Amino acid sequence: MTAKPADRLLLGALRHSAPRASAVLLLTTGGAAVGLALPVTLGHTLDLLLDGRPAQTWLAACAGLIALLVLFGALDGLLTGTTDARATVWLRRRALRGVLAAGPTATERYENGDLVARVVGNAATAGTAPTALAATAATALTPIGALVGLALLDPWTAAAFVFGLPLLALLMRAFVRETGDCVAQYQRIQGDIAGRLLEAIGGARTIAAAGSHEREAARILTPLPALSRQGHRMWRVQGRSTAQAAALVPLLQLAVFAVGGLRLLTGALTLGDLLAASRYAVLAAGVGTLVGHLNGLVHSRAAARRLTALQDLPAIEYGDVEATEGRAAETGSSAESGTGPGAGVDAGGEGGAAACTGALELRGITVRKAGHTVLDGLDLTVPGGCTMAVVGRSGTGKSVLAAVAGRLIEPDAGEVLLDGEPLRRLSHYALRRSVGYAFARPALLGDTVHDTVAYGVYEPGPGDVEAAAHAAGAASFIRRLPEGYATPCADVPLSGGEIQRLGLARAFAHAERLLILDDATSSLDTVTELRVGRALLRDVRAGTRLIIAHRAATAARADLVAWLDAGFIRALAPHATLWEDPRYRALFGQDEPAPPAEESGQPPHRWQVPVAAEDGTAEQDRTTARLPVRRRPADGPAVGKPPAGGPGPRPRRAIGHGAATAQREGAGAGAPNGGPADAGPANNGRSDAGRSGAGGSDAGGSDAGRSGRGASHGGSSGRDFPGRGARRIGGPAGARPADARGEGLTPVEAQWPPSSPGAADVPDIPNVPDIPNVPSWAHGRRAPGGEAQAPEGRPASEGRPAPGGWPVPEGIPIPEGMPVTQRRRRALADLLSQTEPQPPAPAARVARPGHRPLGHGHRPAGESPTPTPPSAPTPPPTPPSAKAPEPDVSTAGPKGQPGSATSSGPAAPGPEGGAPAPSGRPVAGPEMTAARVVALGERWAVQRRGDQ
Ligand SMILES: Nc1ncnc2c1ncn2[C@@H]1O[C@H](COP(=O)(O)OP(=O)(O)OP(=O)(O)O)[C@@H](O)[C@H]1O
Repeated sequence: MTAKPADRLLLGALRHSAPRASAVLLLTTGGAAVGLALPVTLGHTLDLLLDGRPAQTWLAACAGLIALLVLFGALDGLLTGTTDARATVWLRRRALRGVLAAGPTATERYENGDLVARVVGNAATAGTAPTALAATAATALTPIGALVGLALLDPWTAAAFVFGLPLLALLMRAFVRETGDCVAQYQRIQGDIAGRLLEAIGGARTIAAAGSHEREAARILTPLPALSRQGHRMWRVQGRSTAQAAALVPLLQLAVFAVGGLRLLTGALTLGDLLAASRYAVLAAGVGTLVGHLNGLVHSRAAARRLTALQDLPAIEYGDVEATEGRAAETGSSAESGTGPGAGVDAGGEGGAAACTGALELRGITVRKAGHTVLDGLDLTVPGGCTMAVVGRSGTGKSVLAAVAGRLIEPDAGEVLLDGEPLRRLSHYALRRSVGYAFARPALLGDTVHDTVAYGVYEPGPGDVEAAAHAAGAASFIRRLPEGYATPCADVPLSGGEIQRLGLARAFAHAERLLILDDATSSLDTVTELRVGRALLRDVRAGTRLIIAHRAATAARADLVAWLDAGFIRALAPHATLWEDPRYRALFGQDEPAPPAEESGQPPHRWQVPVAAEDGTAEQDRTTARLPVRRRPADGPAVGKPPAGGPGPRPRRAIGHGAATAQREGAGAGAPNGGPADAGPANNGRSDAGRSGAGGSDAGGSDAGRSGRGASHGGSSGRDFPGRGARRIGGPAGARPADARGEGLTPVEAQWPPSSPGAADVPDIPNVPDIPNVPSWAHGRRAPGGEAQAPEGRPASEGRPAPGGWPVPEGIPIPEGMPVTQRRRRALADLLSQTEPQPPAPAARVARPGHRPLGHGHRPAGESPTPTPPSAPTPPPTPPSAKAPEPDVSTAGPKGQPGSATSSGPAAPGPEGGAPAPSGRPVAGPEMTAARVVALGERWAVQRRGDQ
């Protein structure tokens, strides 16, 4: 890097602190002038005293000059400190702005510690430049003034001094050149050490666990010898320069003294003049002081070079499209509360959602990192309101894709559009308000818990913050904090999962149109992850969700899964469809490992689900999109065609505000015209259409109804879809008439319950905030994903008391007369055997004898809502109904009958990549693993003993 940008930066700092720097210059110049005046005054006073003439005035003048010298020095010291500080702050701000504006690029290019060293240490060094410059100028005045003084006293003495000046100039030049180089090296190595140190501090636990602190200390200090070499080199250069100056300066002084002596003999100079001439000679050769100031300037320039590198980081530039303004005007609604500039804009409420659904489009995205192509011309369309999971092997570029999708980084090629608007055209405010991110390791950047959740381009109101925390599963632990939401983050050590939940809450509270979760639930326990996943789909207002998923359950809950491999979208389909591919299952630890596309010999599918408008145009909006349209490549899995109709809308559930839970009739959301429900993505099992790959025609199957989760033909009570009607975070309650009729719903919307079997098979675990993970199957059982219900028509809260008073789960055979303790053991043993992973169900299970698709009509009266095979286990447990879950009418059968939810489809993936669920049998995923069940059993036993 040339020195020019660094010099420009230093000049900027000088201009910023110009008044103070000028004062320093005046003081140092004044000090230099006093210093120059002192010798001649002293000489004249000496002559007067030697001649016996009155010298009081001159003596007083000498005293005054000396006092001034001291005063100027003191003021100079004081002003120099504050001026340096101001200049440092100015430089630091600019550097920091450059780093933060560049986003992740800064940390990709420089080590964290190096960045810190630059912003902290180098900025402080460069900040001394203005005063060093002023001091150098003033110091340079002294030799010049001394030379002028010499010339005025006697030209011959001045000539003797000038004779030795070229040598002095050469000495200075060599000093500056060599010092500059070794100072730059020294600062670079300091940054390297700081980087290693920061890395080690961040990894303190790993180091402790590995017992490698000695080795780590050695690693941090590896560059120390190099630093030492540069330090010694610096000292050598300075020492040599000083020594050379020390040899040269006395020679110059000697020359001046010799010529002055001769002039004294000839009577041209008095004794006082000779004293003054010798003093001027010393001042004129004041190399020592000048070297010191020059040294400071050299350090400042080297540091400024390192700072300009930060300023030159490519900053993300923003456009001027204020999307939210338009939406605010359009919606005319106002957020319930909020103080930020965006308060009053309802993102997820009425109207706005219709205008901006969060449709995301990635066109030809190419990203290269370190010479390696991570994403290669990737095309992906995420329809507005869709929840898309992105899965793929580690290192395939999921995080890079997530970063590009919300413009955290710029792609090397391609464009990202949100609701048809290129992201780069959105203003900074509009972009960051529209897109929310949650990460695996979020930073808690607020002072208090409330501030941390509210942290963003605008500040949501307390109600929204609490609602977001509730949705993120953080409300329960926040309540337990000493000061609740007002608790300073620094005062409470939070676990990884708690930090992650605050990060999720932050994203939930802000994202308006697009919510991107990059592995943001990885630290959550399975039950919390499940709750958050559900809240995410039901309660969070962001229109579209892009979720980097590693768990099969997460993928199963999404409307669509994008399978990323080797920089391409290898396949795009509902989880259920993809699950048929063993290579897809292998991503979740099932079957054989998935070979990368290039190794499998199979070209990656570069295809996407086209979102066709009803009129057949490529344009789509939330109300007309049909997702997904099946398109089966020659070698790829089929993608489900949307059903002609869909299951009924979901019941409303508002979060945090106690807003109404509305149960609506989904009359229009079932398969219209009385036709069979299509096996589109709404299919809760594997769609027949998916198996046939026939393009999802009605003939492809009617498994949608088989899912039994609100997909029954003819409509059922359902839940609403995020972004519509129901009151969510910051959004008003109320439903559009179209919603109430079940019309105008996209298939994506109508796909609640989630279209994938894995999601349906995840046991529904409602919020039990204060006693997390306590299931309620001691009190009643719950249909899979459905409302807790007690057997034999008893209220759910009643449970199934065992003879000994200890309630046992339904479905577990307990011989009569068995002692209570034995019953408990037996119950647990039975449950254990049921909750162990099951082998994948054979496809034949789909067509098992007696199977009756449920999508074609109502269940005959009296028929068991759950066609459980004789060996079928108990449905997964349900938390105590006292804490009770809201009725999950998505599982309601026709006319809202509870318990019609039964996966009669083929084997489906369980949560956590667990085994596919046999038909008609809910999967107990790892959240009900053997160990957990035992632990819970013990806990209940203890509780029970306490009760008794
Ligand atoms: N700043 C960077 N510099 C160099 N390479 C990078 C950078 N960021 C990402 N990569 C590379 O890009 C590839 C994709 O990284 P990415 O983090 O997106 O993977 P991922 O699919 O999210 O992985 P995981 O599931 O393990 O989180 C990796 O090979 C990674 O090494």
